[in-house]
Amino acid sequence: MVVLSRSSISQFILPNPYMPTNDTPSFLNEIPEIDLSDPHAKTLIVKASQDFGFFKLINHGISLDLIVDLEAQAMNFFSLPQDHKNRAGPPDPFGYGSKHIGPHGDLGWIEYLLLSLNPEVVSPKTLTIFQENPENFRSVVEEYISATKNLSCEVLELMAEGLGIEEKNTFSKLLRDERSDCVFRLNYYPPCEDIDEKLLGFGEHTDPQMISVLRSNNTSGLQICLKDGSWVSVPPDNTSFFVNVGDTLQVMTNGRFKSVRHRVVPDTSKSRLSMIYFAGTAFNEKIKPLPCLMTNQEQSLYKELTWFEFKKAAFKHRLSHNRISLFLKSPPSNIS
Ligand SMILES: C=C1C[C@]23C[C@@]1(O)CC[C@H]2[C@@]12CC[C@H](O)[C@@](C)(C(=O)O1)[C@H]2[C@@H]3C(=O)O
Ligand SMILES: O=C(O)CCC(=O)C(=O)O
Ligand SMILES: [Fe+2]
Repeated sequence: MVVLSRSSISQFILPNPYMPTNDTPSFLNEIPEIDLSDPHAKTLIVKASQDFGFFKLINHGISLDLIVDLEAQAMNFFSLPQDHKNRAGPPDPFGYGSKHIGPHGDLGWIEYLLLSLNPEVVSPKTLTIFQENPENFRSVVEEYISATKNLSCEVLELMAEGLGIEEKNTFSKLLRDERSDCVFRLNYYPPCEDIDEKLLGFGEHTDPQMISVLRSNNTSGLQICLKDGSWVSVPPDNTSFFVNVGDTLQVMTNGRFKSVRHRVVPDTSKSRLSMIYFAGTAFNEKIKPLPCLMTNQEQSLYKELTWFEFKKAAFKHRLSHNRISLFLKSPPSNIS
């Protein structure tokens, strides 16, 4: 199963200015927990999106059987012989990948499957995954994607309501658009015995889309960056979902919501498996602050770009790049 060799570890030694050298980030006990059956959920979601750009969802309504089924199918895929998995790679950017994240030299202690859910983006690598693996892998993935899409719409509607936007489908209709550019990702992080502070499973970044809905097994590793720049570990919970606010919503809310910087550190003894639904808009959607959210004197912090323009520019950069700076009307000069 473990294809990543420690002998090539020098490749994974990434400069990591945020990790304190002799101090492990503490677990964040106060992670906002949103109970979707709570009538106050919309207010709590807005607060969490402003304060952290991150929250946990409980009572989400997605069947645990479906989640467990997909986890088993995914583990089955990552357990296959390396040459079988390689037939669905290298990623174009979709398909099977290992170690290399994106095309700009970012490395991680990871294997993954990246699927495009945009009908206008056809990836032959993705077709290989489903042609060469049991038929029920495809059906379970499709069922899970449909469930997480509905959950994402519910969250986006609560966000709109909580922000006092009259049309509660303002964000969710962008995801319901049949041309919405969404992505689904399965990440497998093998255990890493010889861990050091510079070794990352997935380097720090923000997600470019509107929101990302993440579920993982019970292995820790996910960390988020707080407003003061400190990193905290997110206690794992395999029955809940976690939501990241992405760059697109930060722009649409004119900075009220924060797109959260996050990263994954490998575990010394356990593998981590995560499944993430990235909810994006259609390519031609104009990403700009919503006029209905702007108070009288409020200036737009961001220039207008279509999702296509933003994605194209964003994907020219490394993982850790401050992508939101691509939107800023006057970008700071010292951003990497
Ligand atoms: C280095 C990169 C990987 C990424 C494309 C990029 O050039 C910059 C954004 C990265 C990211 C982060 C969130 C998601 O995992 C992802 C699929 C996405 O939409 O943006 C990845 C991209 C990727 O792995 O191709
Ligand atoms: O695997 C995880 O828990 C998070 C990975 C991530 O941030 C991503 O795939 O964008
Ligand atoms: Fe991410």
